[in-house]
Amino acid sequence: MQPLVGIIMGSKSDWPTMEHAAEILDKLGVPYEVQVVSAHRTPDLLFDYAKSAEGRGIKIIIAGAGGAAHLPGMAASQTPIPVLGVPVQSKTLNGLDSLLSIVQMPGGVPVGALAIGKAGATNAGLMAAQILGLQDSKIMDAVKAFRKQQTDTVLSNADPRQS
Ligand SMILES: Nc1c(C(=O)O)ncn1[C@@H]1O[C@H](COP(=O)(O)O)[C@@H](O)[C@H]1O
Repeated sequence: MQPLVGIIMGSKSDWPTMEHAAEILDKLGVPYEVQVVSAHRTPDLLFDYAKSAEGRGIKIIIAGAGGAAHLPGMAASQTPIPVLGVPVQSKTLNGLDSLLSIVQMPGGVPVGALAIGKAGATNAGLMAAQILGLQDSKIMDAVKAFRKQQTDTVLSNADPRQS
């Protein structure tokens, strides 16, 4: 199936975070591709990846990186398709460095910055599905079903003392 979302990350070590984006896309039936691409370590590959994404049918890029997280911003600089940035939680500064690197883009080159870590990766996957759902009713129905199930789960477990 033609991937609609490109999940990229600065290092293999980011996968335990970024797999949560992949997991939610699997759940919602959104086809995606996954690749390690680094603005710092593989700059030519990043430029090739971002420049070719639109032409290859990718609609949204989810880019996760930690520390000096330049990957989402540099990807955004090379493509007109939306880029969602996930700050990976770094060991030294707990991901605050990643968050600030991703969120503080200069005007004119936006990156949609999500929360640090697992919640951000999950929400990047969900947001990608919500954007795609504007043009694809099957994906939007899957998003609505996910939301309903989430709400039902909370409502049916309202007593915090019960497991
Ligand atoms: N922030 C970036 C970029 C980039 O922005 O291009 N490339 C790698 N990295 C980050 O370096 C951290 C440590 O990487 P290693 O675990 O490979 O040493 C990772 O979180 C990665 O995202």
